[in-house]
Amino acid sequence: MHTDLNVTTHSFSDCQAQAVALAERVAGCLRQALAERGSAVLAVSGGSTPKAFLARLSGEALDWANVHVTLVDERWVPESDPRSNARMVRSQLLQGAAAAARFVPLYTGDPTPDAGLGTATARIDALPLPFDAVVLGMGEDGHTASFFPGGDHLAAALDLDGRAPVLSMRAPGADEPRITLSLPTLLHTRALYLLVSGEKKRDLLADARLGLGAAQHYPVRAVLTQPRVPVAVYWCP
Ligand SMILES: O=C(O)[C@H](O)[C@@H](O)[C@H](O)[C@H](O)COP(=O)(O)O
Repeated sequence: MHTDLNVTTHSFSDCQAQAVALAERVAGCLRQALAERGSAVLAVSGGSTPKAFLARLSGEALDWANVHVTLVDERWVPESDPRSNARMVRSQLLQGAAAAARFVPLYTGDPTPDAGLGTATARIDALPLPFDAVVLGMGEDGHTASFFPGGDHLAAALDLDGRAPVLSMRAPGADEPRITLSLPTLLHTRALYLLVSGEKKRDLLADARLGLGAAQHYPVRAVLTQPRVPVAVYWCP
């Protein structure tokens, strides 16, 4: 385990062990929230990396009916599309007892994320925040959530004093328009995790943290260097 001011890295020799450890950790956050406040709020990223973690979390014995689950970001596609993050979360996490969780999607069915922004923002505003746990991922271009390099609303999304909790995002590296929670919204959490795999992402994270070379411009650096919430990185090869 490696620690600096705000980032702790937990490295695992295999990705199943990583998924199990993070599922236990996040279940602990949710259990504590349920015991103390009667409800819990979780935000997870999409993509492929969180699948094993979400499937594992799904099997945890929790009062799922009082757990709110949302996404840190969404591709602007309906749930019938294989690229839908909501579809992935439904198939991996919201199964068995966990199907009782209150899922809050970001996609609204409007033609564009800008058209759906008001509805999506109202959904997030209605959550009993702070989040109990936020689980981010990272792309090999240094994006996290939908904070893409060159994104049209990147500066506003990363602004720690920004007022908009949800933003639309179009970027050259994103296949479709996106909707994303802002950085200050994601940091309004009791626990923050960054789930990554592969040596390339490990090296990229190290460079981003230190601000080396091209990685000094990677959006994930804003998460690693912010002063508000400690970041626990869960890494497997
Ligand atoms: O919708 C998305 O694309 C995500 O939420 C995104 O931020 C994701 O975490 C990274 O792109 C990593 O994706 P992989 O896990 O598929 O590499």
